Amino acid sequence: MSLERLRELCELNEIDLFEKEYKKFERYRELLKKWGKRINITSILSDKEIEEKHFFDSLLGLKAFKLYGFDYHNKLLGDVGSGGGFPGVPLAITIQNSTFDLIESRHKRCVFLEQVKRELELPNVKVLCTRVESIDRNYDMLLMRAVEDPIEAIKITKHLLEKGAILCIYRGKERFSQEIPNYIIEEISFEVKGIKLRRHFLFIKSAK
Ligand SMILES: C[S@@+](CC[C@H](N)C(=O)[O-])C[C@H]1O[C@@H](n2cnc3c(N)ncnc32)[C@H](O)[C@@H]1O
Repeated sequence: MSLERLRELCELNEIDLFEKEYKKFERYRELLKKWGKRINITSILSDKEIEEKHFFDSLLGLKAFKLYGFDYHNKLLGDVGSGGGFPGVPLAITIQNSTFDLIESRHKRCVFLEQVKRELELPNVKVLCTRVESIDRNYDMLLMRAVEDPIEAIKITKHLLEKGAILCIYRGKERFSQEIPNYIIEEISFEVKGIKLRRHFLFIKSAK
């Protein structure tokens, strides 16, 4: 059976995927392995690592949204600095009734993302090849993964947060306990089964 690690982790953590969705992940992995190194999208290229550190990690957002109380159906989400498509593409594969803008400033990465959209047949995905600072849309939620500094993340998305978007930052292992004036920050943490990891997410809203 292919995608064994992804299947194992999803099962352990009660994330249900359909067989046709696993097929899309399989094609996505092939594309990442073919193009990832060439256009510097990811240094993680073993099957198991892609499944665990990119696919499954992105899908953990589903758990975080539920714990935060965000109903992710029929919404507009923006993946800011999408890179190779994380977390936007795995989420778009599984939440088909919501729309995902993959916002990425580097042209080569956008070409890759367009190919992923085409080959995985994802009509709910749009690639926006620009800097997030120049975007003016009413998002329900913005997603950011692999972010060094939440304060910097707020700085570049401020105009969208002021229009009502909630910013969800995939934090990894580290907690963030700082307060930021004019923003309401909620941290959601949970144990991940099968990895022995406690995962932190930040949900940030403008207080205005
Ligand atoms: C650290 S990578 C993260 C990639 C991906 N989200 C992940 O988790 O693997 C950050 C990405 O954001 C893009 N980026 C940086 N600043 C940006 C901006 N202001 N607007 C849009 N994209 C940006 C970079 O080109 C890069 O692909």
